Amino acid sequence: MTISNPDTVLIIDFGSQVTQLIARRVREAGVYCEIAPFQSAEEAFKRLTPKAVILSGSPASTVDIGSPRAPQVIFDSGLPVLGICYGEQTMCAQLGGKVEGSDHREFGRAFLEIENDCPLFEGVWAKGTRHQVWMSHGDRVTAIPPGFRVVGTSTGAPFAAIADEERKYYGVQFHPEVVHTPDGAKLLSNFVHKIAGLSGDWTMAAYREQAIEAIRKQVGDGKVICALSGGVDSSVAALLTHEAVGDQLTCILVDHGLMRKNEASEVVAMFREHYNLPLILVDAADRFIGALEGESDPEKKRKTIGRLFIEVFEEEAKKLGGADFLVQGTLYPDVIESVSFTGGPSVTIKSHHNVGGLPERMNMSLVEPLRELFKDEVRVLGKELGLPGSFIGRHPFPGPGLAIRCPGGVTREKLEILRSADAIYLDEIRKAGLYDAIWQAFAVLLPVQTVGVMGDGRTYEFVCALRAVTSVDGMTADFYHYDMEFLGRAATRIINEVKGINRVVYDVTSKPPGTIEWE
Ligand SMILES: Nc1ncnc2c1ncn2[C@@H]1O[C@H](COP(=O)(O)OP(=O)(O)OP(=O)(O)O)[C@@H](O)[C@H]1O
Ligand SMILES: O=c1[nH]c(=O)c2[nH+]cn([C@@H]3O[C@H](COP(=O)(O)O)[C@@H](O)[C@H]3O)c2[nH]1
Ligand SMILES: NC(=O)CC[C@H](N)C(=O)O
Ligand SMILES: [Mg+2]
Repeated sequence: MTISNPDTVLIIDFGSQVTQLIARRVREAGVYCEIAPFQSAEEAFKRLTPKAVILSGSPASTVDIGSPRAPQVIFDSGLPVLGICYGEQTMCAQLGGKVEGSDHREFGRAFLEIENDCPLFEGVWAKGTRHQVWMSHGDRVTAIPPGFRVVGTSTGAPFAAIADEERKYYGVQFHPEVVHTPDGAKLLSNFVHKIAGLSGDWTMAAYREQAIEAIRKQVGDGKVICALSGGVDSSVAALLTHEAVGDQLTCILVDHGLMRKNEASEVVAMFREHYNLPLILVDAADRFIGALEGESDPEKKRKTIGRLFIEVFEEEAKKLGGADFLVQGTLYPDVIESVSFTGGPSVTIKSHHNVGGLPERMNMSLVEPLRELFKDEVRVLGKELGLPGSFIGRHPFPGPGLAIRCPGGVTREKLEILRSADAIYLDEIRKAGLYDAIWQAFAVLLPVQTVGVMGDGRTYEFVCALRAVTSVDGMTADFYHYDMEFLGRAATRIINEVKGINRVVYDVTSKPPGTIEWE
């Protein structure tokens, strides 16, 4: 699906962990952008006809044979180009400069000396001043290509910022996209507005219109089903599609037996109350749990769930007389964590069921109108569409559901124990008025039994781990700092009320190094 936009910035991804933040900053500056992996950058360039290009960082080294490059068409196009870190390095390597490995590596906080005024710094940094930036590199540029001049230096990088104002090419060794470069967002804004001359009038309202247009174009008069979980992503995807193609759309909610307590019926009730959309509830619990029993490898569990989801969607489509398209609420973080770019080891962390977990062959084409967005952006779009607050504010819930919160094998009995503990935990969170302060909270049932004493008798039961995180976009997260009173209260209730759990622990791992879910 392509969102056509007159003022688009193309971000070429070489596998940096923070590429998505470049996209955020550009959109925050009111300019639409899309990220394309370097392997398909040329195709994306032709498809999007962008007005400016940004080259991301990378774990690769330009010094290595076979390391990725920006397609030549970018430099032939005459468009403004900003290279960030590896992006600067490859730009220099490609245009006649030189990059070398260095023993003065810079990771984290560094200081940039402004050697010359330049449009990138306009209104932000003046010549002769010094500013904090964030670096993460080992290689460095040792000679700049003809036409460039140096505009900023740091201890480890003599060419920490370079500019060829004639051709509108800029390169920075530091990362303007991260918050640890406090003025970084302003530099990116200068690039898209002052240098590339883009208007900055892009908003979520515009996105809504463009997405609806793009769905209409993709779907034509085909029949569409939407995988609806009741989460904010799929709800927004369903509403957009409904606005686009009306009654060509049927929504399907799969109760895979891995939902939270009463969730399936609540979602159906909530949707029927607010919307006049055909919604089918499929009971597939036996099928999912049957296939998962005895499987304890997290990736295999995820792939099994992905496969079954599609099988169910295909069967339901058949019952409806066939469907050509499947709408999913896939977001950018689902994509980035599931995809591994060869050449730039942006590695597979986990296969999100709706991306890496999908079977190779599927009868329907995917419609994923939110594939470029982050959760907080989807919430803004949801508001734009008039989605009730009760949907917008819901904590995310992963498609594979409780299965990935039961590390090891899944059984009906374990799921039941976990479901009860999770419901109590969330109830306590709501009662304490903490639901909206927390980004996501849930219980995990560990495959470990411990000894306890209850009512003077010995118990030997499971351990329940509680998780709660704060986050903006799910890409990074910190554990939520509860007061101990709260944790004690929740733990006591869980142990007293749920048979099968005799111990509760709290997970204090941030992301990274952990992930939010346990599998
Ligand atoms: N039980 C389900 N039935 C039908 N589709 C589902 C189900 N669970 C997940 N999906 C599909 O998988 C997609 C990804 O799930 P994910 O949990 O990331 O998003 P969500 O449920 O829409 O939102 P949230 O992240 O807020 O829970 C959903 O957008 C939806 O299309
Ligand atoms: O729909 C989904 N399908 C999946 O397979 C999946 N795995 C993780 N998540 C959710 O994504 C966010 C980040 O999770 P992690 O830090 O565990 O990767 C968190 O909000 C997770 O709940 C998933 N959502
Ligand atoms: N963050 C980056 O883009 C790093 C580029 C390259 N890998 C280096 O170490 O210099
Ligand atoms: Mg969900």
